[in-house]
Amino acid sequence: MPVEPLSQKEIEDRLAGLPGWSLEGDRLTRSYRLGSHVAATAMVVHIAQVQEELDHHSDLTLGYDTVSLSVHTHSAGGAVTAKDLELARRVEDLAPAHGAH
Ligand SMILES: C[C@H](O)[C@H](O)[C@H]1CNC2=NC(N)=NC(=O)C2=N1
Repeated sequence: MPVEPLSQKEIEDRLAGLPGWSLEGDRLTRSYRLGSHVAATAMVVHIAQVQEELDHHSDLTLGYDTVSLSVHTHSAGGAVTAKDLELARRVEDLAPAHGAH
């Protein structure tokens, strides 16, 4: 099923329920801080599992104690779609278990 690009207004409305996430150019982004490098690495693995489940993948960056995501939808020409917001929601939901903020 094709995924349609969302309008700027739709994206902004939906981002109201995702504090910490923002629209940077044509991508949804968020960075998290964690308690250690191992904790950050575990969160990356958890996100990777969710991304495989959703068949939707961010550019996922591991730092010393940070995890950063940047996502848009390749198959929608690089626009932001509901798939990106679904991934953001799923990552928000798993973040507390990793002590990410
Ligand atoms: C074949 C596979 O379903 C596609 O390549 C998926 C995989 N992950 C993806 N991730 C993202 N961000 N955008 C896509 O269009 C996309 N497509």
